[in-house]
Amino acid sequence: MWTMFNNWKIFEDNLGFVPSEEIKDKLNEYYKILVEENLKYNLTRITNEEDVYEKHFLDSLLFTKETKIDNQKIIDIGTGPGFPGIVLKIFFPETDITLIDSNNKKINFLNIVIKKLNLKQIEAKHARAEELARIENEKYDIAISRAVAYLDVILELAVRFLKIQGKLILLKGPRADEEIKNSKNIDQKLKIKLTNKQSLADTGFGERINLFYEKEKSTPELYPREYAKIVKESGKK
Ligand SMILES: C[S@@+](CC[C@H](N)C(=O)[O-])C[C@H]1O[C@@H](n2cnc3c(N)ncnc32)[C@H](O)[C@@H]1O
Repeated sequence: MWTMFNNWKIFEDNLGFVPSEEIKDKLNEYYKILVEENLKYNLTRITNEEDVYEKHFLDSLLFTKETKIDNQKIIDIGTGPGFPGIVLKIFFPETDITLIDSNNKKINFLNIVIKKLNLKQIEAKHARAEELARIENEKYDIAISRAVAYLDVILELAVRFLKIQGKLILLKGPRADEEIKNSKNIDQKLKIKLTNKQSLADTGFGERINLFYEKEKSTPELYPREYAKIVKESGKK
């Protein structure tokens, strides 16, 4: 076996189950492709095996303790090298996943992963969220995003994709509370409500806060605005 990773206990401890052999094989293959293609596609600063499995793979899954994932239609906005979207697909093959990123290099890499891992019901699209959201209005049960933008920015980029009562899940770092305070009630304007906050203790790879929103009503026509406008108003990227 090319990879030496064997600390599967950390997955069991944090998720409550041991990944199957098929899941382990697919994660190992994903890690191999990530490391092999990293220089060419400029994917991640983290390449050490233990770190990738914990800081990228496991971190992409911790939110699933708070919400049941089965066959939902999910969009991962600003997926980069596939976090959390590819990892979710490996663990929950019944999902229907769309990965989007504005950087076409990432999309080329994701298509290699999808092909080599023989993943089904998953598509990688080169698109900007604020543009695609107008085309794919209210199409998704879940929109998810990790480390893409400041809270008020990502809320506006993501909300139109969701069906009414759809969930927006934001995988955030320790400053999520500060971002909520600074978001100037944009959630009310966007007709979306914070329903749950998952604070994860620092188990050696940084404190994480995952935010769960629910869409209450259709998105007002104004949103999302052009990216430059959103960022200008936010004052944050
Ligand atoms: C810091 S990376 C995070 C990647 C991945 N989600 C992760 O957790 O490692 C942010 C990604 O979001 C993408 N991105 C930024 N703004 C975007 C937008 N408006 N629409 C689509 N993708 C965007 C970037 O190209 C980049 O790949």
